[in-house]
Amino acid sequence: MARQGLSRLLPGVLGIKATSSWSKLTYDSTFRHDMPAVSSYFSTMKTPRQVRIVEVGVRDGLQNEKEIVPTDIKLELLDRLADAGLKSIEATSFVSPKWVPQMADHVDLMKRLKRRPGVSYSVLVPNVKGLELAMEVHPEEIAVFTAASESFCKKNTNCSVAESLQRIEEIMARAKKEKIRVRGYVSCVVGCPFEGPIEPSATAKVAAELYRMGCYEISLGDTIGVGTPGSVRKMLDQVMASVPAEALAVHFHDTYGQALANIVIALEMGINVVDSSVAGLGGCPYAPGASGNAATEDVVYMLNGLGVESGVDLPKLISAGDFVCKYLQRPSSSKVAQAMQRRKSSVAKKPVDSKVPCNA
Ligand SMILES: CC(C)(COP(=O)([O-])OP(=O)([O-])OC[C@H]1O[C@@H](n2cnc3c(N)ncnc32)[C@H](O)[C@@H]1OP(=O)([O-])[O-])[C@@H](O)C(=O)NCCC(=O)NCCSC(=O)C[C@@](C)(O)CC(=O)[O-]
Repeated sequence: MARQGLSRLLPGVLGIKATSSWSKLTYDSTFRHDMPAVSSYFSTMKTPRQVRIVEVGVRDGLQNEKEIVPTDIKLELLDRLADAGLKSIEATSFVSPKWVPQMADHVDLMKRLKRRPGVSYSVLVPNVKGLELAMEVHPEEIAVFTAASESFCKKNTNCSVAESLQRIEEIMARAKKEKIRVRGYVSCVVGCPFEGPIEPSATAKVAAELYRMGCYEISLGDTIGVGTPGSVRKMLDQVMASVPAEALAVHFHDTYGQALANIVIALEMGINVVDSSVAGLGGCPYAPGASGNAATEDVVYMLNGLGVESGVDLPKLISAGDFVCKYLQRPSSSKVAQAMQRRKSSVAKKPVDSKVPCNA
């Protein structure tokens, strides 16, 4: 039933081509399904051999910076990320500039962005007002957001979960008319900074609602990065009882260093879309103590090691991360970028002993 519902919605409303197999879900040719099979860790499981990475660093990352990052830097970073092969990039948000001034340049940024063919640039939208403002810059995709926790929802959007779902219903109706694809986020899927652990059933209920409303994909956010493979598996088990894996993505912050392990669990359970943030930028201004997302560099390195195709060029991605870290004047949170940097420095210092036992 659920699949029939989605397949009815996909072609017209969301601009997505449904293929004969759900594991080959594709849209706008951004998601490659013609990759040669690779020998992979997952080859005996139902897990994908390709993963689509949704790069959220420019929005989720830079929204959290104390100093407002200039539009020119954001544009250069967006260009470098696309150049590294990322096909899904969240560019900004159309939230209230009083709440998140870091994203107040949204119209200018989207107007000046050199959109590359085959790359989907999405924008975050909290209400119909945000959608109307966003429509001025013709986004092909928007993302709506709510939470599994009442307290977080209130702090983040000044309304209850039920009210936020009502707002989303209004956005969906408008987006459907305008033929804009809608992605949905659920925050605090395993834990909340104000309420503590969140019941998997609470997350499953909200995710099912977003799916029923027609979100083509629901991204499950561990906003404060408290999840572990144990709690994430339990949560996913419940969510997947009402939303198919093909309509799910995971969005893990790395506060407790569990993000990569949690991503592996999601992959094993058949989810093939992973959100991450270049250089591990980020946090949420309304989630005290949350650190950045899983670093995209670390995710790509891990996927390469697993034999899972992401289409991302790691050296170019690391260079994009270096670019923004240099601007921010702090080291990357990506372990892979740090290791590469150390390796580069040691090779530069000792050119004779440069046979580093590393496959990077
Ligand atoms: C939802 C609201 C707007 C409610 O905020 P509110 O103050 O309750 O809104 P309101 O409807 O009462 O309006 C108040 C004023 O804001 C204006 N307004 C109203 N809406 C907009 C808009 N869209 N754009 C621009 N202006 C807007 C509106 O016009 C009015 O202006 P005034 O009459 O005072 O001049 C506010 O709470 C808000 O913007 N919240 C967003 C907070 C945010 O961006 N958080 C971070 C993103 S979520 C996240 O990071 C989590 C995620 C997605 O990554 C997943 C995860 O990790 O969990």
